[in-house]
Amino acid sequence: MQRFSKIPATIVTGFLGAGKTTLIRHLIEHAGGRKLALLINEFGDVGVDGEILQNCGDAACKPDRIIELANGCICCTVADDFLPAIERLLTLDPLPDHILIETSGLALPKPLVKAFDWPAIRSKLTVDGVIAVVDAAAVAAGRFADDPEKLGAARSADPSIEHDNPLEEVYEDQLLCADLILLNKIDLIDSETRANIIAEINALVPRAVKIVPIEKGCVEADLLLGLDAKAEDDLEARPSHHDTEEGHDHDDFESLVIDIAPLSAPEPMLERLAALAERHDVLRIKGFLDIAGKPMRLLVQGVGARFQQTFDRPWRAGEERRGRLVVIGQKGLDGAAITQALTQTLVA
Ligand SMILES: Nc1nc2c(ncn2[C@@H]2O[C@H](COP(=O)(O)OP(=O)(O)OP(=O)(O)O)[C@@H](O)[C@H]2O)c(=O)[nH]1
Repeated sequence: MQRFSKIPATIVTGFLGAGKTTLIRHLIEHAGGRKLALLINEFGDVGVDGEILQNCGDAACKPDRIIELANGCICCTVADDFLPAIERLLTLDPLPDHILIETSGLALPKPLVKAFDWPAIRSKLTVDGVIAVVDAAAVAAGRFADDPEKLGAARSADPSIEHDNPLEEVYEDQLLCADLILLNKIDLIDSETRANIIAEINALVPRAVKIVPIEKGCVEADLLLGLDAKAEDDLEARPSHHDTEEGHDHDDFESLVIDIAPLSAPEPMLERLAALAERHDVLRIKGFLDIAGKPMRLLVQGVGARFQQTFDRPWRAGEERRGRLVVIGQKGLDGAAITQALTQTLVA
């Protein structure tokens, strides 16, 4: 089918575990008749987000309209991964009314917005808006703030250093590129903290950007879609810590995937995961566990030391019952110790 207007695309950014997938799931379930297509990018290669979204089984976004780019950050592989994926979505029949792009939690959104200025994309698509999802609890816990002691030490070695905290840079880049900011997980903070975070974000972001406090991604599709920001025409208004760099790599972060043997019960493993996340300052753990005797697989989600689990769907006939977790942390993560702790003694 030929289409004369550009297809709008919304980029959903936000740090690891902020609630991007939760938001998109809610959006798919309340799409208001829109035919959506989805591009999902994850840092670890277990492909949890794609699985969750493919299983929400909603007519607004059937599995064949979802493309998953796991194990990397699309901001770094725009030409190799992002463009071909977008081109595939443009062959769908019927064409999508709106494309949603969930970036990995470590991705910088600006390189992606820039890609929409490339002639091959520009003629067919426009960035309707960049939406940044913020984990209010993580901000309140100081997750993205510079450590003044470490910064002082680094600055005395190199006075040109502005930050010692790569998390802060990623977090701020995501906010600085946004057309709309969703302050998610407000159930985990009080109203005073909420007001403080909103004031901090307003002080950081130079242009007027709406900040909407939400819980569990619940927000109306009409508020998110149709912003008509044309962000690709407006790159100068979106400063980035990485504006002067050629590329951006993710050497500051590491991930590992650990196979977990079947468990007789989930609780001891969940306790162990929370303790490990605390001890090793893990940013994100997610994946699936095989609980012996249970027909359903257990979806495990950890953000910092906060864990949630749910039996999300039955293991399929012919599907290997395989427990696997992806663990993401900053550079220097002790993968050997974490792997050993998770593969020891807990087998059924
Ligand atoms: N308490 C609380 N938990 C939430 C909220 N929104 C999401 N979560 C939980 O936070 C965890 C991470 O949510 P996701 O939606 O997977 O986050 P994400 O940003 O997609 O994560 P990555 O793709 O790994 O970066 C899950 O356990 C969610 O259930 C919220 O408003 N409140």
